[in-house]
Amino acid sequence: MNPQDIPVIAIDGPSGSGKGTITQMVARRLGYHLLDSGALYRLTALAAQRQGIGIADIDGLVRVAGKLDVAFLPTPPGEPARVLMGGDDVTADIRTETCGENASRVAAIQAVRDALLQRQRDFRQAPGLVADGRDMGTVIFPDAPVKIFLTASAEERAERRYRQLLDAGVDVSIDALLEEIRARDDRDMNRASAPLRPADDAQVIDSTGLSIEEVLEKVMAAAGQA
Ligand SMILES: Nc1ncnc2c1ncn2[C@@H]1O[C@H](COP(=O)(O)OP(=O)(O)O)[C@@H](O)[C@H]1O
Ligand SMILES: Nc1ccn([C@H]2C[C@H](O)[C@@H](COP(=O)(O)OP(=O)(O)O)O2)c(=O)n1
Repeated sequence: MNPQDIPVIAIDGPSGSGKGTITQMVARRLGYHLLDSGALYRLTALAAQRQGIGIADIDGLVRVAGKLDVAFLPTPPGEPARVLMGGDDVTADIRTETCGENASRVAAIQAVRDALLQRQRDFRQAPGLVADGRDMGTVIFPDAPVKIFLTASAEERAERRYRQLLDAGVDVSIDALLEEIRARDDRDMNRASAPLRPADDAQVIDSTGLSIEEVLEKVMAAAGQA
């Protein structure tokens, strides 16, 4: 099958809008593959940090991104995929707020994005792909037949993160989280390379005040799978 004939559902949006949760549920319902593109930027940031490569060392970062040795292992429904880097389980390490912040900085570098481009397109395999990120519909899969831009107010996204971190036993201030979310939105939306924005042909879904089930039904309907 030609890669262009394999359906892609692109789900883009800001941090905490529910992309990861919804992507997993849609992939499971349809029996599609899943691409968590943010994990690739998080892994690049983590590997660089572990190798002592700073944000100014663009050649070093590109080398790290090009050589990522990563495996995504399936987990029971509702649990995030297990992520192995060089055989080490880094599932928890890549989910910290610091790693998200570092990923956002690394992701602003065009040469790093270029180094990860083909690896992302290679996830397009039969019977289909649900892809979660910032530029799935605009840059990586511009021909995706279904593009969703999932958003929610910054306050609600901070509240969701707060609960998620509390559940994981991490005590944080909600005000600090809101500030971090705003700073990350600002960087992701205003960078020169592949800024976060809805594709012209994306369907925008605002999940503020909606339950996960309600959002899932809206996304399935938008994908023509209701
Ligand atoms: N519609 C929703 N209502 C309430 N909580 C939600 C909703 N969507 C997602 N969440 C919760 O918000 C947190 C962040 O969701 P996640 O899917 O990781 O977002 P993203 O991938 O966009 O950063 C998770 O704890 C998730 O369970
Ligand atoms: N396709 C993508 C995915 C993520 N990024 C960058 C920007 C984000 O702030 C970081 C982390 O992304 P990730 O989706 O894992 O973060 P959230 O779960 O939404 O908080 O990576 C990107 O530039 N392009």
